[in-house]
Amino acid sequence: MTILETIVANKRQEVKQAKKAVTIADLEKKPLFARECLSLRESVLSPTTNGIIAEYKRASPSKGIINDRSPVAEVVAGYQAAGVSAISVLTDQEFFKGSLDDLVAARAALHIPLLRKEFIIDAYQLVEAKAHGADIILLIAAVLQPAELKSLSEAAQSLGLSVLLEVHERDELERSMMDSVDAIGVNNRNLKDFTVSLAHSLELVDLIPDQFIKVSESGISDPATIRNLRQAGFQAFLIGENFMKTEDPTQAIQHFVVSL
Ligand SMILES: O=C(O)c1ccccc1NCC(=O)[C@H](O)[C@H](O)COP(=O)(O)O
Repeated sequence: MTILETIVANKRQEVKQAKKAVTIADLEKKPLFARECLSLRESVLSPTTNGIIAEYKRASPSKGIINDRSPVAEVVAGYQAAGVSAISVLTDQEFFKGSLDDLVAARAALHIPLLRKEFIIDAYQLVEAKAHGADIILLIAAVLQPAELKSLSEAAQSLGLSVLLEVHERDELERSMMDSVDAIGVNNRNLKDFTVSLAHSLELVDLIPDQFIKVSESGISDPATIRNLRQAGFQAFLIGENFMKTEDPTQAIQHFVVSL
C-alpha cells in the first residue's frame, strides 16, 4: 500500500466513526454552519492580497513533526497580517497532527477564506467542514473517480464552499476538470514517493483553462520561485513547511513577502 492508500483507508474508518458520533443534523445546527462562506476566487483576484495560501502544518508523512510549538490562532493571524489570500489548515489527526478544533480556532482569528485541508472521500466531510468554519475544501484527483469528484464538488458548491481540485499529473488533470470546481492546484509533491519538483506545475499550467484559479502547491521556499510561477500563469501558491519549520512562522512569512 502507498502512504496515500493508507491515509485514505484510515479516513474511511474515521468518517464511519464520525457519522455515528455526530449526525449531519447535529452538524447543521452548529452556529458556523449558517455562516456565509468567503470566496477563494475573489480573495485571490483581489489586488489587496498576494496570492499565497499559507498553511498551518504541524507534521506530515514526509517530514514527521515540523512544528508542534506554535499555536494555530497566532500563526494564522500572522499569515493574514502578511497579506495572504487564504489560509489552509490540515485537519487530519493521524498523519498530520491536525484537528477540526484547529479549524475552528483559525476561523475565529481570520477574516479571509479558510481551506479545510483534508482527504475528502464522503459528502459528510463537506458538511463537517462548513460546520467548523471552512470556506474552501480540497478534492484530490488521485483518490477520487471523476463521478465522485463531480458529486462531491457539486455538493460542496451547493453549501457555498469553494472547491480546490488537486492534480499531480496530466492524466489526472484531463479526467478531472469540471465546471463545479473553482480552482485547480498542481501538487509539486508526488504523494507516492514524496519527491518534489516544480516541473509539474510548469508542465501543466498551460493545460488549465482560465476559468479556474491556478494554484501551485508544495515545495515552494523562495520568493523568486513565486515570481517564476506567476510569469508562467499561476495566481496562487500553497506554502506550508517553508514557514512552519521556522522558530517563528509569522516572522518568516513577513520576511518572505517583502521580496515578492
Ligand atoms: O506533505 C506531505 O508529506 C504529504 C504527504 C501525503 C499527502 C499529502 C501531503 N501534504 C499535503 C500538502 O498538500 C502540503 O501540505 C501542501 O501542499 C504544502 O506543501 P509544503 O509547502 O511543501 O509544506
